[in-house]
Amino acid sequence: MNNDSIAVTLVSGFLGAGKTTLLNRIAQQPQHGRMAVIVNDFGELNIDAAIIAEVTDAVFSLQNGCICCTVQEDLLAQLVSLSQLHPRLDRIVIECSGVSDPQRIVQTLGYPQLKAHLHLDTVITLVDASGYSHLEGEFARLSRAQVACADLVLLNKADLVSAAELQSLRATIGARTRVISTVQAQIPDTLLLGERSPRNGFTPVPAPHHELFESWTWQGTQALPAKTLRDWLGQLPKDVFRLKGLVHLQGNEQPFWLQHVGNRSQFTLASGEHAQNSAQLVFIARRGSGLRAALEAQLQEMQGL
Ligand SMILES: Nc1nc2c(ncn2[C@@H]2O[C@H](COP(=O)(O)OP(=O)(O)OP(=O)(O)O)[C@@H](O)[C@H]2O)c(=O)[nH]1
Repeated sequence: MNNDSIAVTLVSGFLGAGKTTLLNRIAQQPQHGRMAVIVNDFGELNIDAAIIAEVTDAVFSLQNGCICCTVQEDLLAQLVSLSQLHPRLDRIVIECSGVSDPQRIVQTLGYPQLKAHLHLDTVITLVDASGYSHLEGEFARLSRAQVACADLVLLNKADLVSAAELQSLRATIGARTRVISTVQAQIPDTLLLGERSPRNGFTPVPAPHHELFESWTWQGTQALPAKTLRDWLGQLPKDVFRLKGLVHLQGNEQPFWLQHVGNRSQFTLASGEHAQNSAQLVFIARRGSGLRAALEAQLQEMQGL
């Protein structure tokens, strides 16, 4: 590795585990030097990039596909272009989408056209402590693969589970990796800058893993009634893994970022300019769930209330 080599941090973890929360934190810390952030969102709108753009300008977006398979070529091109910037970057942080297998991205970073310019510093995987053990089948397998690739695991959302549950999750994840419990992905800065531990022999999850998921965007044109929307969110089927985007709520000038994971929703005031009363919501659900038409009709109806 030469002295000019740019350090790369990979941030991985299942849908809604807290990756963007961590990225927001990192992006605001000047000690990481000249840094660029690459954000991959599986949906056709890159909500995460828009959120991170509220705290830093150096955000590059890869959307509408999975960074480890369908938009892998775009990642390669983006990394080549970032590695040629002057003055040189000190660090690139890549936020994988929640459906990605980070092991495939580790392989991409080893391509000859990148190897001379970049080196992998740390793979951080966030685990939603309240949701990890509820994942089943292929979804659980993908989530375990994300953990297996990590140098550092953040058992995030520790505020939502008991000490005993945290203990049991630690035991499940195993002793091989550093595991830290966090709330809102809050960790000491020094832990983000590590040396990658030697890793051998991982088998990436088979390529069509992104086909386990489907994503669609609903665009609204009117403000929604807050209470009805909250009640609706509280009853979403568990096949909806993730829902996020921008909404206007009746009686409020400014729009809100809506985040929904598991059975929890959060609204935070959005800054910047946004079209009046519009809504853009990205859904990520189990492929074949057949939920789209009914959920869209319900939102449509809610607009008229
Ligand atoms: N209660 C609780 N909520 C958290 C914590 N960390 C993050 N969240 C919330 O969880 C939701 C999802 O967080 P994000 O950071 O967007 O998750 P993500 O992994 O980037 O999501 P995707 O990119 O869609 O996979 C947001 O509403 C966060 O505010 C935590 O430690 N505790």
